[in-house]
Amino acid sequence: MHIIETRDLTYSYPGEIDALRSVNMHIHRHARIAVLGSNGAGKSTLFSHFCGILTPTSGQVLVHGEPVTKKNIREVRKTVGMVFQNPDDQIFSPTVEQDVAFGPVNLGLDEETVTHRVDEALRLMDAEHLRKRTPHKLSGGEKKRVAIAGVLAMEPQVLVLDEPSSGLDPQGVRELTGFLRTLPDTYGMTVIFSTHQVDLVPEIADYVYVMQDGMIAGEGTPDEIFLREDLLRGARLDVPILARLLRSLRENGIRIDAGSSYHDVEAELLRMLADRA
Ligand SMILES: Nc1ncnc2c1ncn2[C@@H]1O[C@H](COP(=O)(O)OP(=O)(O)OP(=O)(O)O)[C@@H](O)[C@H]1O
Repeated sequence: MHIIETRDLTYSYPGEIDALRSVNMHIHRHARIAVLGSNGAGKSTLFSHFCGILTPTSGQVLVHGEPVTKKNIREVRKTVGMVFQNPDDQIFSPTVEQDVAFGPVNLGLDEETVTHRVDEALRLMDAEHLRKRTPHKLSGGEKKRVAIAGVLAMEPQVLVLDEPSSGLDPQGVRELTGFLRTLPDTYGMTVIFSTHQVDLVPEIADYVYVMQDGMIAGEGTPDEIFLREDLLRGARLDVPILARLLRSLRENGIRIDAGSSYHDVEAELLRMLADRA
């Protein structure tokens, strides 16, 4: 069974704005999924359906094989945690630690468990030093860390992140990338994220959906997707720099049998150079 599935998911905002058109997705447990697409392609609208913020105009969203309905929405929101694109949409308590505690308290957890979850989430997001601060006075990147911590503290089975790297400094992006990559193995989570930073995709994702005009224009592994130039151009996406390098080497007769993540390519290049030396 898929942890999240959409069947012909279609959504129109008032004013006949067709944001999603017959979207079909099958997301396995423990997968790391990237959803790519240009501005307005429908990524945020799609994510809002995963946790029942929006209700389909037609079609279905299934979580653990069950269609999302008003009746099971509480369970669905326990299962699927959403980090919004704009942290101001989800941070509102007087202090950071109260904010991160908000979800676990709402889940009805006892005080000791809440404290433990808050400590752990702040530690994972390297935000312990911010715990007494006022959230709305934090920098953009600090707010982002706090927003992610708030969702982690609820320990959802699926973590959905809309543009998680926006606002983070380069070190913050590296830390987040490493962290998201390990979530399925370390915490048994499934990770779904959107990004405009295509270089991050091979580092985090094992499967990619490309959206265009509210539809799924293509899907596959990062290696498959980043070879499809027409698909990328149509969706106004860049090719990751490493995929470009691999293509150029291939066109010049040098085949590198590696995945498209930085570490795979680096290891294979070093091995080839060592063989030549
Ligand atoms: N609240 C809303 N009311 C009306 N139309 C909306 C609303 N939110 C989004 N839309 C429209 O729905 C379409 C999909 O928007 P969505 O925000 O899902 O795209 P996105 O892929 O997340 O874009 P971005 O990369 O800019 O975040 C766009 O045409 C957008 O203008």
